[in-house]
Amino acid sequence: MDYQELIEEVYHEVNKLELKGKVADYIPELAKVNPDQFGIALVDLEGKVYGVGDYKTPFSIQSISKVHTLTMVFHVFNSKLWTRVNVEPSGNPFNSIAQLEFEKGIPRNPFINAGALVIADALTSKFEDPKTQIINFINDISGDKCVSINEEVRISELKHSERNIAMAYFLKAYDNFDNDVQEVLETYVSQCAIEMSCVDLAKSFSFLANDGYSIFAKRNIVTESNARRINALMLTCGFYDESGEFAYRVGLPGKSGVGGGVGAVMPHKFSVAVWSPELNEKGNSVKSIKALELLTDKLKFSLF
Ligand SMILES: NC(=O)CC[C@H](N)C(=O)O
Repeated sequence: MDYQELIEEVYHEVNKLELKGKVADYIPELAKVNPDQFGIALVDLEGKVYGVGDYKTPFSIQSISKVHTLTMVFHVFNSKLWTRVNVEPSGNPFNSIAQLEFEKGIPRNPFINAGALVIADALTSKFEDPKTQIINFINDISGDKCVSINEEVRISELKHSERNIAMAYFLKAYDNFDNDVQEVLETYVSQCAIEMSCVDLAKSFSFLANDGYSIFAKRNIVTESNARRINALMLTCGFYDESGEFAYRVGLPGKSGVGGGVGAVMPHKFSVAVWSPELNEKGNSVKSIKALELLTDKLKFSLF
């Protein structure tokens, strides 16, 4: 089946289901988005783009940026960072503090907030200006100057960061945080406030479908074996305490964000991004997950 036909069919079927959820409001600015928006973009390994709905509209990528920042420091992990962050599914909400105490300041994985804060800390140690480096990196792997920071979202989250600040101090208490908490938090919040469209997000995930090589940046972003590892982490941890269900229903490595986006890959075939702001109680987009479930159902293949 032609990819364009396929995603259009998925789009219309999901719309007919009239699925409902709730737009994230713990970051007040996110609550202002129009909840009815819905878009899908799929990018094949030649870079051909297929899109439907609001696929060109920029949205807040939030935690999807954790895949980009993890990639930026991944090479350090083999030697050092895996002593600071684990690679196990959390089975707990993305912002759980209890688990961090129980496990003595070593976050379960790099995609829950505690883990992503450790990654942001590592980026702060590595780069003089990590915020700019993150933007440059994502622009590079998308082949476009597509990244912007939504200042309202950034400031809104900064004002409501008590939980993440608490977590960062907690990590510090366990000697797992090297830099100034406020400085790292600013980097983390700014990566979460990045806005991109489904097209650009799918392009930025393309290297993960292509053994680590980005056709947009025209270079290897990570080694082939590290691309497989990042995909394994997305499959097991990308949807927090709903990762098992996502693997069961969709069967692709993917990452969600509370802006309602999901980026996913079918290795050696395509990368895909879906966006719809209404979330389920786990903080994952209701329509985006349904769309990906229908996509792999209709394709009759997934990772498995
Ligand atoms: N799951 C998410 O997308 C959470 C990201 C959000 N910026 C937070 O830290 O709470």
